[in-house]
Amino acid sequence: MLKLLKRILRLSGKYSKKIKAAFLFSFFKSILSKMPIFLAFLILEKFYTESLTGIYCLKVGIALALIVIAESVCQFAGDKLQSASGYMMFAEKRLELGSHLRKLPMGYFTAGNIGKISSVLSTDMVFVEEIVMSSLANMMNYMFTAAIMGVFILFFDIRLGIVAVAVSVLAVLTAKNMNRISLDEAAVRQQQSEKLTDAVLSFIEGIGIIKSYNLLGEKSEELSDNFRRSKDTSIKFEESLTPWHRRLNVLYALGMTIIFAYSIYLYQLGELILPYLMGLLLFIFDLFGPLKALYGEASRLTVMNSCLDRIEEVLDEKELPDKGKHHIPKKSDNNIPEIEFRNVSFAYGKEEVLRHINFSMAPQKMTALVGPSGGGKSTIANLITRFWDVKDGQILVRGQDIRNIPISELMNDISVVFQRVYLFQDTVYNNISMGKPHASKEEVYEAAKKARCYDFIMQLPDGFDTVIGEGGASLSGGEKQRVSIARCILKDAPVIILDEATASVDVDNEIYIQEAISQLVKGKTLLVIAHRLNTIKEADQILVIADGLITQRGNHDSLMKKDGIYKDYVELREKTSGWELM
Ligand SMILES: Nc1ncnc2c1ncn2[C@@H]1O[C@H](COP(=O)(O)OP(=O)(O)OP(=O)(O)O)[C@@H](O)[C@H]1O
Repeated sequence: MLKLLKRILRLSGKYSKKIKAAFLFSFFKSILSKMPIFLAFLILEKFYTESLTGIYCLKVGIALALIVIAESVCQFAGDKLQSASGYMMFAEKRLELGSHLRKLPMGYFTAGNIGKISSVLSTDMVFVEEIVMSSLANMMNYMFTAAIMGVFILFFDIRLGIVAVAVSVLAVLTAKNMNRISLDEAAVRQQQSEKLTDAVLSFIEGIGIIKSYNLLGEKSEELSDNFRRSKDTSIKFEESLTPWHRRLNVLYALGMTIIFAYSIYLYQLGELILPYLMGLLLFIFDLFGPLKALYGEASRLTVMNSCLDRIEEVLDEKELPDKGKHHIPKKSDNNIPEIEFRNVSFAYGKEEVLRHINFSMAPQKMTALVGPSGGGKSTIANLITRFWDVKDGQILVRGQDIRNIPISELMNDISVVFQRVYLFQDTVYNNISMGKPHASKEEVYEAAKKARCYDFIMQLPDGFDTVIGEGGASLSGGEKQRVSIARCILKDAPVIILDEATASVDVDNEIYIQEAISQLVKGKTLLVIAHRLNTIKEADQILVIADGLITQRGNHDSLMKKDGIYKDYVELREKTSGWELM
């Protein structure tokens, strides 16, 4: 328990002083809460020696009133300090976690960690926050009260005190075992809660597919299985504590009985006078109460411990280094490529997916990446934006290694148009203006016009102020795509990475999207993961990526003159789509 308190204090950082002050108030409150018993004992003693006077009673009465007032002041100050610092501390922890997540490589988010992140940010954080606010104050109170009662009883009679201390030590040892065992169950319980979050997220995300493939029954059953497992792990966790609570209760009852019987025995021997015995009887039934309450909270403590483990696990995840102090030169002189790959190799895990990649992109020219699925095209694009870092070699933007540039500056220079568009649950206006947060209204409208979305936006119920549903659910696929292009046009970054859509949209939308894209890429350096033959044909440079290597390079005409993947690919495409290159 002390270890856990230390852990909380370490976690609380600059708020640890406030939390320690709250503990101090809790300590005073514990002393004050037991003072009425002590006053009762004084009255009993006077009564027994027949020296009780009205003035004495009045003094005790005033002392009692002062104690009650002081106790509530301590309670108030302790609670205030504790809860204020608890909320502040967790507000900051959330921000810290948010800023940490921002700096993690994309790999972390694609490796099945979404459930973990969601449950750490929601369930775990909330649980610890509540425990820090309420239970911790209670537990400190119980701990101090138990110690104070031990001292009181030692003061009454050393022999009785020794029995009380022996029972308390046995209780602490028993509780230690209980915590060790329940800690494992708590970890299992929290892991299951993470799996449940994962299952719920994937169910909601895939609801369209689930319905269209008629998998509602099967997938609901999987989800129900997860709910059942969560219920089972929670019950198992509680059950792991029950036998230990029973042992502790027997121990307390035994301790109380021994002290009770022993004090009567001492009274009969004449070694304990009546007021002492009466004081003791007042006391005995409450003697192990604080310890009992303290270990009653043990289950929450163990859950809290495993929540802290998981929060720290996410915080310990290695960030992408962002210590670059260099800047991207404003304008590229014509001899320096806008983007250059120098002998780049990369592996997601152990297996290399890119090997010795060398190419450069001249300013305002178009480079198309083509090749078989899984060849490494998206990986090349993802390395430029530092979603991951290269294992070997260098990527340079206008002659600067991207690892030496602050990530925010790099991202200002690059716009990415993903195949899968994500719009935020916000107004259309805000979804576009996030490309340039201080843009004027005119600039936003102009970008929307260029992206061919102005007209359909004006037809929405509240025009630009229409709130789009979560993930942009209230717009069609093509409309969402055009809004995202408007966002990029507004951003006006010199380098554009475009992952061309493989799935075709309807003809009207296709035309609009192409018009929007041609506006976007005007005068830009463009890297496109190309699927459309027209795009490929227009490229200044085509790189054929297969098996992590650049197997062919050139422009369309030069590549069509050679046998190889490119020629086969184009001919196959022409055959299957019936398109002709103009
Ligand atoms: N996040 C990831 N973690 C592990 N391996 C990955 C990850 N992303 C891609 N890969 C693997 O890296 C290789 C290259 O994938 P990449 O997506 O770059 O290919 P691609 O040419 O873009 O394919 P496609 O045209 O199908 O999108 C593949 O073997 C793929 O399985």
